[in-house]
Amino acid sequence: MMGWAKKYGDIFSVRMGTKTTVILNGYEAIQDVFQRKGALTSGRPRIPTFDFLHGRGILCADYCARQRAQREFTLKYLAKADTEKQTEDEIDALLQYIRDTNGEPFDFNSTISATISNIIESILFGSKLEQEGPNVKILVDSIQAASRLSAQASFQNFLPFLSFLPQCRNGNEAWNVFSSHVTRLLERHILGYDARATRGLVDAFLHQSKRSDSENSFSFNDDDLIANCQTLYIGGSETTSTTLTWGMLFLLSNPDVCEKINAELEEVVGKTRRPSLADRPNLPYVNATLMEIQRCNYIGPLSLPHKAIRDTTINGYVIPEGTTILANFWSVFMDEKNWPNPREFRPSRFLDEDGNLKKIETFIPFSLGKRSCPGETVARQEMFLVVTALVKAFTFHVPEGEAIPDPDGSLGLMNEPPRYRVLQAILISASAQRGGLKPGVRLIDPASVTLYSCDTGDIYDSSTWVLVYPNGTGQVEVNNTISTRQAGGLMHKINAVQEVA
Ligand code: HEM
Repeated sequence: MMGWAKKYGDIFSVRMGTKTTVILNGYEAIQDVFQRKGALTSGRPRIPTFDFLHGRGILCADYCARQRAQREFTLKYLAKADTEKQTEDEIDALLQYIRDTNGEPFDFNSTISATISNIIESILFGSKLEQEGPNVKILVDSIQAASRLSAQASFQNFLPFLSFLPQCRNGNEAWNVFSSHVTRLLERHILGYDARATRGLVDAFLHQSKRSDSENSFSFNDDDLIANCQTLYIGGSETTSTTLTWGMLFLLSNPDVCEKINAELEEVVGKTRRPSLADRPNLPYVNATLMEIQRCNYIGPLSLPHKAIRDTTINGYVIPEGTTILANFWSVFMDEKNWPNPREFRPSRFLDEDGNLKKIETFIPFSLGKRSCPGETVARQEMFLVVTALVKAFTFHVPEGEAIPDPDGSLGLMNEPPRYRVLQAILISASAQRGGLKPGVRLIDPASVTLYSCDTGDIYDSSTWVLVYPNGTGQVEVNNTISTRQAGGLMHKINAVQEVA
């Protein structure tokens, strides 16, 4: 696609099967077509992967009054949502899960997917306690299976006449399973509906749809409710968790970035508490890193297709009504003009000489115009809270003998990162280390570190402790959070402290 853009320019069309698709390359073309001409280009063509939504819901519905009303309502609700509260318990559970791994490797992708799925459930249905039970796990598993299977059949979105192939059928069946789980969850939730309480976005939808006054122009029936629940669950889970999986990969490969994040967090947040959204404006380097994570291996290179609602003219060419329009976001984020050495992971590109965050117009990971992502605020808040909590609490490594994978994505439903495992560094006593915890053990010179508890700030006697990265054996004696700080400023956070008697 990038080669074609060089050859044919920023806007060209290709024939995919029986249909003509216009491809937009570079910020200017996307801004012009999606934002300036948005009233004519914000339709949504059929997306075969999401046929199970029957063209309903904010994402799949064509651009019309019904879609706009539901989108506006969702945007307003999400703008006021208390993301901090909704993510708090899930982040606690994530940190505890990682502590409990006690230095054993775990699959980062599926761990973070479960956390993010649970957060979107809290946003939709309210308190997590309401949803406790086997349904939660089934839902997470089913969306992952559906994404995986339909990724293998993502070609059907460009060549819909191939939808009869077995890969497409498997993907579609997996989405049907996901869809029936959401419907069941929703039905259960509705049984507990109380007009006086708003447990989450679903209740807000229900209140609004039951209003019968003359000002209520909100078009919303049960099918819309189901479709929007499914849409928001899909839109809000795999996007964010895939971005975070790329993020951890970049942080593993760039320990200097982790050091700078740690230094900034220590200065602004201190040692003992977890970063909160109120800290966000004071953490330019953290914000720059999160933006660079989104830019450097953007998850949706071709985003979602738009459709011309009426005949329109783009760059002097007449685009007939019904034409599919795809934006090549990869071309925006890999544009040498705006991002020198674009494949290099460099958060400082988002900072000015004084270390302040720069506003860069061409940074558009949530798209532009009338179909831009309504989950942007929530997604950015979630990513901030999860990344800062993880980096503050742990030092991650890949297991001994496993290489950090190259940041090469594979294109399915999204630009998928390679799978990898991580483990947290753990601390053992020098005597335990002498006592045989050896394969893969790496030492920090005890004299050069200061150990302190992230919880209490207490300083520990470093001469008796060493830092190890592997899956150590031995007895867990204390299980609180301890950090080590090297003389040079390097920080290591350790959760499991092991001692052999
Ligand atoms: C890192 C996370 C995310 C990224 C990068 C992202 C990106 C995008 C992009 C590029 C679009 C397509 C815009 C277009 O058609 O021009 C989109 C649409 C959408 N996103 Fe997100 N998104 C993220 C998270 C979320 C979250 C957390 C939610 C829900 C809470 C969400 C809900 C939606 C919905 C409903 C749409 C369809 C909007 C419409 O058709 O009007 N997204 N997103």
